[in-house]
Amino acid sequence: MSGTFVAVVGPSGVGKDSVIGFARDRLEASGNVVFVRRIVTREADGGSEDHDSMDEGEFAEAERNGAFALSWGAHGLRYGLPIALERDLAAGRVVVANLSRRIIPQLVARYPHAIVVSLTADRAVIAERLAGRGRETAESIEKRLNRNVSDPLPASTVCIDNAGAIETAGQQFVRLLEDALRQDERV
Ligand SMILES: Nc1ncnc2c1ncn2[C@@H]1O[C@H](COP(=O)(O)OP(=O)(O)O)[C@@H](O)[C@H]1O
Ligand SMILES: O=P(O)(O)OC[C@H]1O[C@H](OP(=O)(O)OP(=O)(O)O)[C@H](O)[C@@H]1O
Repeated sequence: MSGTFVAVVGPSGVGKDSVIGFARDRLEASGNVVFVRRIVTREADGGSEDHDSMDEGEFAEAERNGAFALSWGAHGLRYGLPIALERDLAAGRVVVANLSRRIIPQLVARYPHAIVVSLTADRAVIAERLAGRGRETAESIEKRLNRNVSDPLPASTVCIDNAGAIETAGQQFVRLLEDALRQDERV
C-alpha cells in the first residue's frame, strides 16, 4: 500500500474532530486526502463528527463480515473504520481518521508506515470544551476526563498542542498532511 494512514488520537474533548474538520475543509476537495467516515453505535448527533450509525447487532455482523479495517470499543460504544480505506491507501492517498489510543498497536501492526498525531491540551481546557460541546451528561464528561489510557504511543508520534486557537493546531495538521502527500507522490 503506497498511501499513508494518519491517525489522530488524544483525550476526549481535546479537539480531534475539530482539527480533522479544519483540514477536511481545506484538503478534501483535492481528492488525494481522504477523511474516513467512522461507523459508531451512537445516533448521529449533528456534532463535530459526521459518522454513520449502526446498532450493536448490525455492528457485530459487519465486524464478522470483515467490513472494518479496524474496530474497537470505548465509552460503551463500538467504533469501526470501513475496509474501503484500503483501496484509498492502495491508490496512494493519505487517509485520515480519529482513533482510540488503545488501537494504535494494531494500527501500526497493520499499517507500519502510519503516522500517529497526538493532540494535547490541559485538563481544565478539555473540561471546558466537553461542557461546551454539550453532547454528554455531566457524569459521562467526568468519566471521559478520568479515562486513563496508559498504552504507549510509537516513538515517532507527532504531538500537536490544541490548547490555543483551532487555526494554530489546524494549520500544523494541514502542513503535516501536505508533507505526507508529497512523500507518497515521491514513492
Ligand atoms: N482549539 C479550540 N479552541 C476552542 N474550542 C475548540 C478547539 N478545538 C475544539 N474545540 C471545541 O471543543 C469541543 C470538543 O472538540 P471535539 O473536536 O469534539 O473533540 P474530540 O473529537 O477530541 O472529542 C467542541 O465543542 C469543539 O468545538
Ligand atoms: O481510547 P481513547 O483514546 O480514549 O479513545 C476512545 C474513543 O473516544 C474517541 O471517540 P468519541 O468520538 O466517542 O469521543 P470523543 O469525540 O469525545 O473523543 C476516540 O476516537 C475513540 O474512538
